[in-house]
Amino acid sequence: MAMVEKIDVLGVIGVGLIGGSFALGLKHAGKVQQVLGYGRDEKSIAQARALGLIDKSVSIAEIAQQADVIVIATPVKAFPNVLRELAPHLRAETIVSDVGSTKAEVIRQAREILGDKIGQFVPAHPIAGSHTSGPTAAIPDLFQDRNVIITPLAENSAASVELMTELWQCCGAKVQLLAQSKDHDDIFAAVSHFPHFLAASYMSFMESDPVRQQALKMGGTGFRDFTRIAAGSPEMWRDIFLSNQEAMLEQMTAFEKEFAYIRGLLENKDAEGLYDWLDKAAKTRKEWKLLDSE
Ligand SMILES: NC(=O)c1ccc[n+]([C@@H]2O[C@H](COP(=O)([O-])OP(=O)(O)OC[C@H]3O[C@@H](n4cnc5c(N)ncnc54)[C@H](O)[C@@H]3O)[C@@H](O)[C@H]2O)c1
Ligand SMILES: O=C(O)C(=O)CC1(C(=O)O)C=CC(O)C=C1
Repeated sequence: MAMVEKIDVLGVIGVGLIGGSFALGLKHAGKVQQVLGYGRDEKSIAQARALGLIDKSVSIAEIAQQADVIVIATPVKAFPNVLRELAPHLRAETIVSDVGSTKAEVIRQAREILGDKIGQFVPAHPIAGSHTSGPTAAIPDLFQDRNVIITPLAENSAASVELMTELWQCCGAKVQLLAQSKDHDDIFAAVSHFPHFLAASYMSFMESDPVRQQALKMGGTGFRDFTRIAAGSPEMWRDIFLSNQEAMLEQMTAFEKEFAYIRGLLENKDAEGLYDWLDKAAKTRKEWKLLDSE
């Protein structure tokens, strides 16, 4: 059970779906007194204020000076600039965390930029989200019964990792610690990043030809379910692919082999081989569970 008492000031940099939902989740749980927000675009940060995701819009320097806990929730390729702006103003007792979908590059860059303040950075990644984005998409229970992965650094104090764990638990999440950021990135290339690549590839393929464009109009629930994630933010996913390039390329190489194998089964009219392949896939999907919620 979460033990954390109220934190006075939370700073959210990039108040969209994930940053906004984290702020709302903590507000609903009564765990934060005030939320300061920073966004690059005035309209969106005004929306975040109007929706009650944040109490005040301020600069990154003001967040560094005033917040007890800071969460970076922009697309991952924007992290270095944010960290560079935070670093000179950061108080020694402040914890900086993030919600980025990749971890190895993020940690490498944070080490370079934060220097001897790296112990203040507790890397995290909630495994919950949506194909919607921006402040209007934020909801307080987005993380309820969902995993959050923390990849602690050797320099982190036990207390800082514990505090971030408890804050996520206050949002209803189940926190898991993963020691190696490379393991994190390999795992999420397989279960998140490469699946997104496949869904986006398919939608792009459908769009690229007039006959397939017509066919799109006839698609049903299967097509809807298979392609939902392709509607996600192009900016966010571009950054994820670039940041996890090596693991993505490994998935592509492995999948090319799988594709060639299945193609071979069909070309050879190998009914038994096709059945076995589909049977294995169906069993694996039926046994798969999204935490305890299915
Ligand atoms: N969407 C998901 O399903 C999901 C799930 C887990 C983690 N994440 C990670 O969370 C982060 C945010 O994703 P999201 O879905 O909330 O995206 P989002 O587009 O909903 O929110 C990002 C916000 O950051 C702002 N922003 C962008 N660049 C900025 C900059 N340079 N400075 C300040 N603000 C900036 C945008 O205006 C936007 O409000 C990403 O790093 C993503 O990888 C996303
Ligand atoms: O539900 C979705 O639409 C998501 O894409 C969420 C999702 C995922 O792939 O599961 C996307 C990116 C993340 O970093 C974590 C969660």
